[in-house]
Amino acid sequence: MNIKIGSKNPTKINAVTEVFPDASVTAFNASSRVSAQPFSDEETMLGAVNRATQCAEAEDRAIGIGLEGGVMYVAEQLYLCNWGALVTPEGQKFTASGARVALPEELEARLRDGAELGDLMDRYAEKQAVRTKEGAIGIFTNDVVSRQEMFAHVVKLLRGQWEYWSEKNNRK
Ligand SMILES: O=P(O)(O)OP(=O)(O)OP(=O)(O)OC[C@H]1O[C@@H](n2cnc3c(O)ncnc32)[C@H](O)[C@@H]1O
Ligand SMILES: [Mg+2]
Repeated sequence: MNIKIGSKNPTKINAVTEVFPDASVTAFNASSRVSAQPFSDEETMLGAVNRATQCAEAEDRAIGIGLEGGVMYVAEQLYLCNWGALVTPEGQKFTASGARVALPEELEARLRDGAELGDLMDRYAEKQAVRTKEGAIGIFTNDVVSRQEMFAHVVKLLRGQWEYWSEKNNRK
């Protein structure tokens, strides 16, 4: 089975290989075609779908997967959110969202001014390349849940939905 993941971010690539250990996984720098910092569930999900669609269309018989991070409000509180999409070569689409954690007000103000969470996190946590390592979710959960683990859960939700659909339609 060939899978194309629409990002070169190692947390995303590793999440896919973890959940699809027998697949041949290649990484492709797909464009999310949304803002660098999505600001709603809708925009974040669209980024994941756009990446997955480009991957599914880029190569024959490859399953495309897109994973996207964003932020969104619940009432007055800004949260980190995550979305994933899996698109089959036939164009069947599955989506799922991942864990959310609240973001500090200090970061909210900077994000509203146009900064990207990935850039802010390095300064905030006094670390380097947080987005390719533990991620914001790792920082705010004291490393209890890493960005890879969070994305792996999203990929599991995608895999399960795809398998259920495939079995129902005898197309596996
Ligand atoms: O190369 P890509 O795949 O684009 O990887 P990315 O780290 O930029 O990830 P996203 O585009 O999916 O995330 C959108 C924005 O939110 C940031 N972000 C989202 N989740 C994050 C996390 O857990 N840790 C650090 N930054 C995160 C990210 O850096 C971007 O600014
Ligand atoms: Mg990005």
